[in-house]
Amino acid sequence: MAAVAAAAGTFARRMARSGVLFPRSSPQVWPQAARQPPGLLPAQRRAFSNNKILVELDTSSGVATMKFKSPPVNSLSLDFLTEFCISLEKLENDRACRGLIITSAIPRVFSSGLDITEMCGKSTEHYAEFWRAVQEMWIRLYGSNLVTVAAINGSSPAGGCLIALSCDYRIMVENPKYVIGLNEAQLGIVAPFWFKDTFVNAVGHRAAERSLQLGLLHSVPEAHRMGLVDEVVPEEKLQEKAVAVMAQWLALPDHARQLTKSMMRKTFRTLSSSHPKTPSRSHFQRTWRC
Ligand SMILES: CCCCC/C=C\CCCC/C=C/C(=O)SCCNC(=O)CCNC(=O)[C@H](O)C(C)(C)COP(=O)(O)OP(=O)(O)OC[C@H]1O[C@@H](n2cnc3c(N)ncnc32)[C@H](O)[C@@H]1OP(=O)(O)O
Repeated sequence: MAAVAAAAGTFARRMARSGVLFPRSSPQVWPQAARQPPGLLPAQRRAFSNNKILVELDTSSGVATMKFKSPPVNSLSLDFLTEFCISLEKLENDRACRGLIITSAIPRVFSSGLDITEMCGKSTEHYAEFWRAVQEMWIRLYGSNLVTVAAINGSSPAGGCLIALSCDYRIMVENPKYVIGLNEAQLGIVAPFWFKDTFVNAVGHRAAERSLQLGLLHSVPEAHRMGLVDEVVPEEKLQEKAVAVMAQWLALPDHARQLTKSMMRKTFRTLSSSHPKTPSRSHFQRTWRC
């Protein structure tokens, strides 16, 4: 328990060093239209970057694009998760931002999921901090007031699939090599209940039961048929489609859409208010044999 508390403190300090407020306890309501401070020339584009993620915000449309750029496979390491949360928080605090498109700058992979090297041979404190960061990523993204669109341009197993599932809309590139799903059971581990719930919310109970028990990674057409992704497009149409979908969602009044989203996703507050126990060191070691 002390280790969990220490990890929470460490993660909070990482976030605080970035200048980001942490944690935010209740959803914020943003103005309906992107606004510029009066008297300033509008800067059409703003960008910020770290060594894991690139973010570009088009202030005229209010749409930001977040590109994962962590070779080789955009695995979700503690550093990646921390940078993700910092970037998302920056966008949420930017009054010019209303929507977020998440995609990958790495060819053929959206995200390979949790970084397996973070779950081997580390201290109890590290596991606790890592797990806290995984939860925080999901809480922030699933509970975000922004319109979130996943533009999935590569394979997206396990934690990568969770990121896509946490968005409001998923568009995937049609490619016979790409797969998506929660394959934890294939790895001999159990997808946590909040992974499972997010999956069930997208595909329904029966499809989720089969897919999760078998740890299936679905082809793109199959993912589309079962509702795991909303739309499938050729690679060259992905950005155009993501922008079009975003425009459709942003055409609604923010407050109505945000409150509706918050109502639909209210269960996330259960986790948010009571971070579940971190998997123990021995559990990680048993699972990954390290
Ligand atoms: C109460 C319960 C307690 C349980 C406790 C345990 C765990 C709880 C966590 C449960 C939730 C877990 C969620 C996860 O996300 S687990 C991670 C699952 N991810 C995967 O299974 C993906 C594995 N990777 C792949 O399928 C492929 O790499 C690919 C993403 C499809 C890309 O294929 P390709 O382009 O062919 O690349 P390579 O396979 O050659 O890989 C390149 C290098 O990247 C390394 N790699 C791959 N995935 C990961 C990863 N997730 N973490 C870290 N590193 C990764 C791979 O080893 C290669 O490295 P190398 O070049 O040095 O060999």
